[in-house]
Parts: sequence; C-alpha cells; structure tokens
Amino acid sequence: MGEAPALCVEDLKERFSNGFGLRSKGFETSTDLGDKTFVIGCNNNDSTSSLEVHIYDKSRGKWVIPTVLGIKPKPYEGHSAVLLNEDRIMIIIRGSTPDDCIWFLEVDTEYVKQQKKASDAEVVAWSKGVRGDAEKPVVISGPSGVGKGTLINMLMKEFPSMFGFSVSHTTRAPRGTEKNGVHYHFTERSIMEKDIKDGKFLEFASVHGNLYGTSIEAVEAVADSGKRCILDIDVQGAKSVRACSLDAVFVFISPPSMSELEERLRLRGTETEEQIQKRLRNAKAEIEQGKSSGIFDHILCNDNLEKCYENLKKLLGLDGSVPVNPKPSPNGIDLPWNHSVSKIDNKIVIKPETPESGNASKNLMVLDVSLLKGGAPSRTRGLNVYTIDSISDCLNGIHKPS
Ligand SMILES: Nc1ncnc2c1ncn2[C@@H]1O[C@H](COP(=O)(O)OP(=O)(O)OP(=O)(O)O)[C@@H](O)[C@H]1O
Ligand SMILES: Nc1nc2c(ncn2[C@@H]2O[C@H](COP(=O)(O)O)[C@@H](O)[C@H]2O)c(=O)[nH]1
Repeated sequence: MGEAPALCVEDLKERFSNGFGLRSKGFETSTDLGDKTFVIGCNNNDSTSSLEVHIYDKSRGKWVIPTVLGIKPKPYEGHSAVLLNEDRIMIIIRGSTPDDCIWFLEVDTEYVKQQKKASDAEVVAWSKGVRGDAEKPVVISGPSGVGKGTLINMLMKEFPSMFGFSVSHTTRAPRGTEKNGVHYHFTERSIMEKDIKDGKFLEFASVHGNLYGTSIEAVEAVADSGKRCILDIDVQGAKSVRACSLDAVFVFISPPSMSELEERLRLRGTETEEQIQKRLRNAKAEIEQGKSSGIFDHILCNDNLEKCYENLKKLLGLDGSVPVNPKPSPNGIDLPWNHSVSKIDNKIVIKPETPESGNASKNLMVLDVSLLKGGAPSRTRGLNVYTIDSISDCLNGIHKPS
C-alpha cells in the first residue's frame, strides 16, 4: 500500500474484534469498497482527537485525504467498521456514551455523490446514528407579514410538548422584544458565511437584504428532544430543503390580497417604510413561486386567522378528538464494553465478550439497520435496537422487547 499519511497509530492493540476479517488494530479499521480502501482511525490517542479518514486508491496506488463533511466522532477506546449497502460504513465505537456510540461514514450515498460532483474532489460525510424515527418536520413559508409566526405561536402554545421551533440564524438586527437563541440566533455575516462554508447549514438564503439560515443542529436538536420540528423559512429556503434529504411537510401561507398584506406589515410596526416596500416587492415573487413551483404540499390562505389555524391543524392531523401524546424519545444504546460484532443481513449483532464485567448484558444486542432514514451530514435515524438470546433467534426473526 505504501505509507499511509500521519494517521496510523503507534499504540496499536490487538484487542478489538470486528468480525469482518478487517484489519482492526484497536484504533484503526480498514474497509474495502471497489478499488478503494477506507482507513478510519485517529491521529492521537488523546481525548480531544477525532476519527480521521484516509483512502487508499488501489487503482492509482495512492493515498487520498478526502474532504470530510459533518461532525466527526471521537475515537474513545476503538471501533468496529461494518460496510452497509456498498455506500456507507457503520462505525460502532467502544467505550463511548450510549448516545454517541453509533456513527455512519457515508462514502458513496446520493448525498456524497452530489458533494463529489460539486467539489470535484473525494468526499466522505459523517452522521450520527440515532434510535427510532423523528416525526416529519413542518416547513412553513410565505411572504413577510402573512402571519406565519402568529400561526406557529398558536400551535406551540396549544401543543407545547409536541412541537419545537427551529431557531434560525440571521444577520438582521433584533426587533424590540426578540431574544437571542429564542427567536433567532443573531449573528455576524462573516461568522455565518464561514459556518455555511463549513457545511453547518441545512439551507440559507439572502432575504430582504439579510442572511437567514437553518443550521443542521437547530433541526436535529428539536428531533433529539422527541418533538416535531417547525421551520419558518422563506420560499428559497423551502426550495433548498425540498432538494435535500430532509423529509418534511411543506406548507405555504398566502395572504388574501396584497393590500391586506401591506396593512398587516404596517400594523405590526416593526419595519421602516423602506423595509416594508422591499418586503412587499419580494412578496409578489414569493406568492407566485409558492403557488406554482410544486414545492409545497399544502397552500393555506390566511384570511381569517382562526379558520386558517384550524386548517393548519387539520393537515397536521391535530383536529381529531384523540388526545395527542408526544412520542417519547428513545434511549441511547448501552453497548457492552467488551464485545464482538457480526453482520447477518441487515442486522448487526453485538456479542458481549465478558458477561461478568460491569453492566454488560448477557444477551446479544441487535442493531437492525433495515429502515435507516436521513443521513449525512447530520443524523441517521431509524436504528432499531433489541436483544436476542442466540444467533438462531436472529436468523428466525425472534426478539425480546427492549
Ligand atoms: N388572519 C389575520 N388577520 C389579520 N391580521 C393578522 C392575521 N394573521 C396575522 N396577523 C397579524 O399580521 C402581522 C404579521 O404577522 P406575523 O408577524 O405572524 O407574520 P410573518 O409571516 O411571521 O412575518 P415575517 O415573515 O416578517 O416574520 C401581525 O401583527 C399579526 O398579528
Ligand atoms: N431561508 C430562510 N428564511 C428564513 C429563515 N428564518 C426566517 N426566514 C424568513 O425570513 C423572512 C423575514 O423574517 P423576519 O423575522 O425578518 O421578519 C421570513 O419570510 C422568514 O420566513 C431561515 O432560517 N431560512
């Protein structure tokens, strides 16, 4: 292979079994896919380092250091690597916390292919594995002053444990009562531009002369809390979200007329005359796009506020008499410290190697990866975790409730 750049660890310990015939050396794994070998390890063994990726291109006989997107996992005490679906590598990290032990390195998924095409470079992307599924986020869009914020506030007030607001970043100045971190993350353009470049945003747009954007973390934080995420974004932002991997419900709120929209903006009294004129000019194009572009699943006219709110609840399935209980967010994954890993179809079986130690379970743990959703550069959801008594249970589809 030639010499791998800087990555290889000095203190390699033959103590971690990955069960795939991979050359696992405790802090390093290598996974073959086509004519590439993905070597995953850490530069240092200290707690501040993160897992690095180097690629050995067998056809060219060369090492490549890829562009790495997404937040990188910490290495902890070693890891196993399992190739899934010929497009991503599942990383099972030993010694980490229950909510931080499963990661995915996407090496040839649609998202990664797009990024490779856009940058004309080798790209890989990390995402964190999460148990269970999140409810589809709700994207609410429409011209400034139409009543999006008002409708969202009503929803959050009536269903506080069910919905969470995605707090956007913006370069505009705060209005009177707006609080940083609650209504927006108010930031500077240079900082926001750098974060956009670093891939921290799901979408961003220049709106009425200021930069606005939804960070990946803003959406994932709501989903992690077990709530359904609501995004209040402009039409350009909605278009970008439509084009990305986030599966959402898209709602466009339209005004009954331009004169009514103007009156609402004036009555709100938060913008200068010049800003109102700018917002009204932009509203025309937004309404046209909103109604005709095919971005939106639903279009609601906010003529009468109460009626519009009832319609919004109806399309979100909240109009029935059945009480709505929020889904509890699933727990993390309590991996036994010493374990081996094997793969049976779409099931990754974790076998404790020293059942008498600590809190290690005597059961085999199964991570079912058949229904994964989402992905890089944020979270891969849909991991189903349960326990079995023996490998034959896995083959026969038997499992205990976890
Ligand atoms: N159906 C309605 N009839 C009359 N006034 C309304 C109606 N809906 C909302 N409003 C009022 O219109 C004003 C603008 O509403 P809101 O701030 O919710 O708009 P918005 O779409 O969130 O605007 P922006 O995009 O600029 O944040 C507010 O003063 C609100 O009270
Ligand atoms: N594309 C995005 N648009 C956003 C985001 N957050 C808010 N917005 C939209 O900006 C305008 C103006 O908002 P205002 O608070 O200054 O009145 C409005 O249409 C919002 O929907 C975002 O993260 N991305």
